[in-house]
Amino acid sequence: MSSSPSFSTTPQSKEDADYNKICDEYNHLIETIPKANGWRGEPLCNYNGFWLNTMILKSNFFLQSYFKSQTTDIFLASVMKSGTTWLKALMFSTLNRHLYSFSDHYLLRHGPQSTFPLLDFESYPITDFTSFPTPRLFATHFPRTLLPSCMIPCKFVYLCREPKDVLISYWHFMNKLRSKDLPPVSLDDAVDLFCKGILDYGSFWEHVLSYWRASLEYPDKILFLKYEEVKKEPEVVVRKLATFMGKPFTAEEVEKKVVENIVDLCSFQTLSNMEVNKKGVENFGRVEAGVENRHFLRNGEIGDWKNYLSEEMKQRIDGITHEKLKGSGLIFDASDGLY
Ligand SMILES: Nc1ncnc2c1ncn2[C@@H]1O[C@H](COP(=O)(O)OS(=O)(=O)O)[C@@H](OP(=O)(O)O)[C@H]1O
Repeated sequence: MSSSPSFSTTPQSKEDADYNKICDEYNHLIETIPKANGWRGEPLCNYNGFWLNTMILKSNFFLQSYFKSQTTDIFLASVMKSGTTWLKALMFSTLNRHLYSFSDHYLLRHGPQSTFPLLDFESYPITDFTSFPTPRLFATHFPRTLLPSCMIPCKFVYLCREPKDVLISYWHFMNKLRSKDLPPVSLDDAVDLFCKGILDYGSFWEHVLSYWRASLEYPDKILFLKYEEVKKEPEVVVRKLATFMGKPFTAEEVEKKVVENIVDLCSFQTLSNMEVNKKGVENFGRVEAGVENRHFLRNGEIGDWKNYLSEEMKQRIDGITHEKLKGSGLIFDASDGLY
């Protein structure tokens, strides 16, 4: 029997029972699936071409079997370390701006990590979302090809980031999460694993392409964003988000500088100075898996990879990026010399 994954207050809720049933059903598959040594001392499983740890894989089975989407649901999807925390805050603040004044704002009181402005599928694999306002907002790191079919017609905001910055952010994060008994993952090993696509929800390139291709086919259903554009023109992005989520800013709101307020509220500086993000812990719904919130806010810069990667490492990653994205129409801002 697997241990309960959810934050449910009842020790054996229906969700827990369903989850345990799924785990039992898929145990054989999990045991026999191809595996690689992951970053945290636990194996990653290759499931339908993507690398997932065992707990996330079980969450995916659960999602596939039990989740029921509503046509109004809006999902934020991203590769880990692409700026999910930031977009969660921006989407939540934009959509729910009528509920909170900027002096008693939900985010200022609770912070983006202490509770759930958006519910992570991987963290909370339960189905009872009835208390959520409409439209419901969710976040997921699953690639498009691993989503249940009921989610496909829904609206998605997809956020990606220049791969070398993702790698450096992920490497720092994983070394924070890694057991103290293990030596940190070296940068050489990190680059090698990343290039082989071996990271949670990887490969990076297949993940990005899964949403990019769909965004070309369904541009009104998938808003494809890059971390770099959010950083450079946050107000433009917030306006796009509002329109996409069906709640464009009124002339009066523009006049009152609501867009600028949202941008400020969700800025790296504001988020990282909140007490909850200095001292709080994200439990992902499981008491044993605490991650300090401050690790979700490291430095929030474009191009930090330049402080770490050798020319050879850079060329290796850029070469793969070039090969994988060739002909897709997707590029990572070459004008900045990022690659
Ligand atoms: N408000 C804001 N502005 C700019 N950048 C921000 C912001 N919030 C988070 N970040 C940076 O995003 C990186 C973390 O990515 P994720 O939130 O996707 O991480 S996770 O997948 O949810 O674990 C991580 O990037 P690095 O600093 O490069 O490590 C965070 O610092």
